Amino acid sequence: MKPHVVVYKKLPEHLLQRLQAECNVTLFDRITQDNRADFLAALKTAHGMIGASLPITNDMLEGAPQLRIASTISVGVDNFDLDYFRRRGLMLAHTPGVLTEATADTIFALILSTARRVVELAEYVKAGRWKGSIGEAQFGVNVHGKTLGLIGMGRIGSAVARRAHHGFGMPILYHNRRPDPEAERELDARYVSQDELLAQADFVCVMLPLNADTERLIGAREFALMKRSAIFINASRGRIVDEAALIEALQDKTIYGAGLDVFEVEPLPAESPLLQLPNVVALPHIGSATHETRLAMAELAVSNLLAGLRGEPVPHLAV
Ligand SMILES: NC(=O)c1ccc[n+]([C@@H]2O[C@H](COP(=O)([O-])OP(=O)(O)OC[C@H]3O[C@@H](n4cnc5c(N)ncnc54)[C@H](O)[C@@H]3O)[C@@H](O)[C@H]2O)c1
Ligand SMILES: O=C(O)[C@H](O)CO
Repeated sequence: MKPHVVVYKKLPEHLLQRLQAECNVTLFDRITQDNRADFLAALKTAHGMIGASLPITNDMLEGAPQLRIASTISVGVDNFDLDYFRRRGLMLAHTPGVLTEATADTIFALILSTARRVVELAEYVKAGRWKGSIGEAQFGVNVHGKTLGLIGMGRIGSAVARRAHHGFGMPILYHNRRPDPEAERELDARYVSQDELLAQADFVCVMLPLNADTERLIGAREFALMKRSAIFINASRGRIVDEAALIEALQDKTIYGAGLDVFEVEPLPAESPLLQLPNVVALPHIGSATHETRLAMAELAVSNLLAGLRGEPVPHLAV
């Protein structure tokens, strides 16, 4: 009998067909209040599930007694309780690597647009406010030659460091769970304590997974350690930062600006003070969102799922 798979995010047609060739598929393009009960009902007989952008609670999984593998179309696995997966002997697959370069590009876009005020000044032009030659009121700050501090020197952190070193001549400081000799050799990156990085970097970029160790890692104390000219970049997960403390640091100019792709609550609520701050560039969690990269992620997630259901080695298991 074919295994039953629940898909909870829209997949390209050819990937759906690949799944349907081997599995009975229940398809949801996305989960909403209206179809949530149907989704939970489908999980009751599911052997596999594939999707993204939905917290998968242990309660949901308790209702899926036959489940063998969940395949998330993301590298981040913070929508799942990893200990629960270990306890139940379930597999959790994810999509590292294929989104590294696209996400590093997004981070560089945040660095450049925040430092050079690209979004704010593009809006100034569109609003018809460009009436004469620009002056100091429109100046930004240099990116090239400035010090980049990376908290998290994994796949994406290293890809950002390569752009900064080779493209922008930026000295690199990093803090990680463990030193990275290759980054030190190739990129002249220097391993420092987190506090030293915060105090010395011109751009502080967080590129960590969200877990119990990293939740609210950056708060009022950490912003106070940064230079007043520092720009804070976060494209990893919103909950790594105490967002209220970030807003305060931006409002009272403890730091110069922030480039953000992720937030405590997503979508970012319309009433968020972040939206009122000219020194903030806020993006709607687009780190990996290019046609090519999202396709590669979906392909990898489908391959992971099918391998798990066939009992073959799964290319990328988080648990
Ligand atoms: N904005 C987006 O669309 C987007 C896209 C891709 C990834 N992400 C996020 O980025 C994260 C990182 O992705 P990656 O592929 O680079 O992962 P990775 O595992 O390769 O890198 C993470 C690095 O963080 C380090 N680390 C972990 N905990 C630490 C701690 N407490 N202190 C210091 N260092 C610590 C690890 O040693 C590792 O080197 C993902 O988990 C995801 O949440 C966001
Ligand atoms: O973790 C990831 O892969 C990104 O946040 C995209 O969802």
